[in-house]
Amino acid sequence: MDSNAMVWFRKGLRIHDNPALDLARRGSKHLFPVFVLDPAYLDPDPSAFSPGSARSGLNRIRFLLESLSDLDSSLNKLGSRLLVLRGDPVPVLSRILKDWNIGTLCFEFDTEPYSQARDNQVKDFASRFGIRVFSPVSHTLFNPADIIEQNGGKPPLTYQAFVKVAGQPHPPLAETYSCLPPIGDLHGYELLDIPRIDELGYGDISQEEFSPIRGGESEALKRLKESLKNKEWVAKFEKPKGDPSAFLKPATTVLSPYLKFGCLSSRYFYQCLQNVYKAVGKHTSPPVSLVGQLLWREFFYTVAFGTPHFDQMKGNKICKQIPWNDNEGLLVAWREGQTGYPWIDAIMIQLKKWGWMHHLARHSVACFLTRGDLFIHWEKGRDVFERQLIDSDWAINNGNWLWLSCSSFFYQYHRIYSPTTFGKKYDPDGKFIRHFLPVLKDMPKEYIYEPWSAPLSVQEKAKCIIGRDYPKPVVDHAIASKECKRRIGEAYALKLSGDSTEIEEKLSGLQRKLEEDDKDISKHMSLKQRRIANNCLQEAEVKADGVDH
Ligand SMILES: Cc1cc2nc3c(=O)[nH]c(=O)nc-3n(C[C@H](O)[C@H](O)[C@H](O)COP(=O)(O)OP(=O)(O)OC[C@H]3O[C@@H](n4cnc5c(N)ncnc54)[C@H](O)[C@@H]3O)c2cc1C
Repeated sequence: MDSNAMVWFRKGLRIHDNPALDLARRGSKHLFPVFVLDPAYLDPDPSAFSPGSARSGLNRIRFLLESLSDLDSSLNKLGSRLLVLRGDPVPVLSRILKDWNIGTLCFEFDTEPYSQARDNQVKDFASRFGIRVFSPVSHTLFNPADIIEQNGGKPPLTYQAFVKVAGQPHPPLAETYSCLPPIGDLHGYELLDIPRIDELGYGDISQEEFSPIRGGESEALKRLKESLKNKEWVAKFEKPKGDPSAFLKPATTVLSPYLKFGCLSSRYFYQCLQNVYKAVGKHTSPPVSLVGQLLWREFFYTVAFGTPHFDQMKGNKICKQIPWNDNEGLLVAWREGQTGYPWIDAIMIQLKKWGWMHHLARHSVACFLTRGDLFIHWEKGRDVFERQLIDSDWAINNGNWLWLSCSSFFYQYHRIYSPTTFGKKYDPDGKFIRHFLPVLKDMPKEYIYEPWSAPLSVQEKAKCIIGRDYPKPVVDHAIASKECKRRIGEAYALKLSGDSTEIEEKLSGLQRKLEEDDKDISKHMSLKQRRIANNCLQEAEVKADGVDH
């Protein structure tokens, strides 16, 4: 009982089922619970978006700060506190490990490439100074490395194959604590109070810009309890059924932000679901059940961990090589909710305001950006989601973009979400659109999904003139979707995957051919169609190279 131990929180912002915390507290005289605010995370790339959207990522950062406050107050109740420092974690950790005379360092295993590189540096430093390091797996149900090993050294590339090898996860830790070892001498270190969002350069932020999704373990456990209260609902849960437009009472659990930051343990969630299933008897099964959703998460974590360059097209062996367009104007229109398709735009505004959208809403906008309408690279859409989603998660986000763009896992590129009829099935009155796009709040329901088709007198009455108060559609879906299918079909026919000069040459050749075909197609377009197409091209010219990474 003579060593100082440190638990380094990154994700895993919780007390329950936290093996790193549990290992650190055992046998230590002093326990230092540390969180390092990493500037790279607080603002991964401030120049990525235009000045008007400098507050992107706000909801995610606010969620993080709330989670830290909640963790701090839980630690206070156990006689401890969260020690918050700021800076590049590697030098910060290296200093405090020495200065606080730490003998044991514990942190949760993290599979993201950025985290792996960071953690390896910290491990190297620790081993040079004889500090013991424990890095248990607890962010996921399974250790992705174990699944890959059981699968003969390769990640299973289908959900079914994954489920076959996965088996049962370990149960969560049962320990609860009444106190933790005290913090030792800080040797004069100045610690930060957990900053407020406005102290991180986000400026003066009005309440209305805030997401209703609040951070922290206490919120996570409350939401979990609330979600599982209706046992019948849990037992009958069947995704992709469910209304993507339901925003007052979402059709799914909205636990993804809590799983992402580890405010909620996936193993605990899994166990609670099993308890409900036992109590109810009959229930749905994977892939559509709630347990099935957790297994989707595991599936993407495993493939991401075992696939080099998983987050890009180039050099990624499981990714179809497709000559995507590079069109900044269309990308901006999509990102800012200005495509002229209210269903798409309302979802993108929900993303900006809430940092969360329903799964099928994500499907709609991801399909629209890539293989459905705009033919823009999935990596561009991934970047926007990564910045704006509270639950943005490296493995899951990339995995789903690969899926939705028909670049991997799913190849039925002729199945496209309609930006006008898909949402209408769930929400014929357009309540979701009226909420997130108040400019259309008085548009009659017959026109709410296609306001450009409303007669001028109707637009005037609704105080929304299309082309002035709300944009005209940036593309004609009927034409654009056909064109996307043709392009993907041609790219698939080349059977390109991986990374070589030959592939790049073939892709450029295909791009040139597609551009020639575009010219032919435009000859057959009606005047109205050409006008719509020109509208979208005014902002940014379609560049010739098309395979920009
Ligand atoms: C283009 C695109 C990008 C996405 N990016 C992310 C992301 O960055 N982070 C993220 O957590 N989810 C992402 N998803 C997956 C999914 O949309 C969300 O996990 C889900 O909508 C979160 O809501 P929920 O917690 O209510 O889900 P529920 O339906 O209640 O499911 C419970 C949990 O299961 C997991 N889960 C559900 N669906 C999926 C899925 N398709 N893939 C992997 N895990 C899943 C999540 O952890 C979720 O919280 C993305 C989906 C698409 C189509």
